[in-house]
Amino acid sequence: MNVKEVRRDLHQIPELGFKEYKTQQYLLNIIETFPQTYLSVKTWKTGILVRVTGKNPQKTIGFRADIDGLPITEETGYPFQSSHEGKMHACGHDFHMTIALGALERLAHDPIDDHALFVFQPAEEGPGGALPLMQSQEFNAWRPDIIFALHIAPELPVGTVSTRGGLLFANTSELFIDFAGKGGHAAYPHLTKDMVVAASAFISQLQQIVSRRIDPLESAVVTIGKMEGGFVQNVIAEHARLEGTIRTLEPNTIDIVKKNIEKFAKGFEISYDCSISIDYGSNYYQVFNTEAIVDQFKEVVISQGLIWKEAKPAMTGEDFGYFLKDIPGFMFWLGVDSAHGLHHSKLQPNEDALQIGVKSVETTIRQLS
Ligand SMILES: CC(=O)N[C@@H](CCC[C@H](N)C(=O)O)C(=O)O
Repeated sequence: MNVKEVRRDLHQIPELGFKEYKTQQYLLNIIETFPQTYLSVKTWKTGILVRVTGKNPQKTIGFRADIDGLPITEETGYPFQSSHEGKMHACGHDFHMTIALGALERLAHDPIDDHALFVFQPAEEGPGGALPLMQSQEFNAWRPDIIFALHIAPELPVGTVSTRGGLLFANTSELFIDFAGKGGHAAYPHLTKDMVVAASAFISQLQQIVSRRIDPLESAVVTIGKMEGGFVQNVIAEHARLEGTIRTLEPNTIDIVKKNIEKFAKGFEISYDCSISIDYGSNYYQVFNTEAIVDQFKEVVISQGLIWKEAKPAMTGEDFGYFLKDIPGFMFWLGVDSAHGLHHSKLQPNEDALQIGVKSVETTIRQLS
């Protein structure tokens, strides 16, 4: 399998969570080209599970790759840029899938004693595929004893690998806030309740949660990434919507943030004479790495001549946290050296990291067996 070609093919067909139909078919087609003697393949929704039967299995080592793209319009200028308008692999899942395929191919040729399980998981960016997948019969029939995953790191040079024992990624919750009030003619503001004004004041108020309601020794983020309101320049809007995300390092802190948002909303309903509804969308549990397995992984990294960098916890979220809540394992960052970061329309990870990823994943599965 040519990893660059596969990555470029996948890069052109990004699909949103639970709609990864072409991606699933493409992955199945590639898997079919590998030696089939030790492989068993199952699909689950738009995801795929592949087990490589071990020679003398005592346990199962799992590797998970997420497969969905983001609703971002690509601006890389790549000749192989996304053919799906308004969608892009801007979080590196094209890399994650390719690396999983590369490691799977190697194990299909030369299996380990234990079973190896490759999980191609839909909907990491939302609404979250990990939790329902873990509850599925398909997953539980092949449930791994250890599981790991990687994420590309644009800010790290190629050849660098980074992680830590314990907390790596934050607890997250999506945030959707709808404002409804009386709209009307732009010339008669006193007869209306302007929802664009209410929503913008609410964004400013939200900034006080982290600065004034959360213990400074805890960490929290409240980001509004999208605001919508009104439909024409001379009409006062009767509806506005904010979309964002909440991140905290402590699972309980997220409840404090939510309670404060709800309190502010009650106050705003009175002062802006409107109604506000809040929806928390999907919530992800923190990514908490098993210390002892990270220590084993560090040895693998160093033995391959790669650079090890102890990571700091990050406010990124990952539904892989649900796997690690129940199954020992870890997640790591793989350096891909891009001037533009994750979720950026110009993200351009260096493809030299693909083979490094394949070798690291293959070697780690062999070492953990
Ligand atoms: C690694 C990464 O970038 N993950 C996403 C996960 C998003 C979860 C959810 N849609 C949310 O925004 O809370 C991230 O944005 O950290």
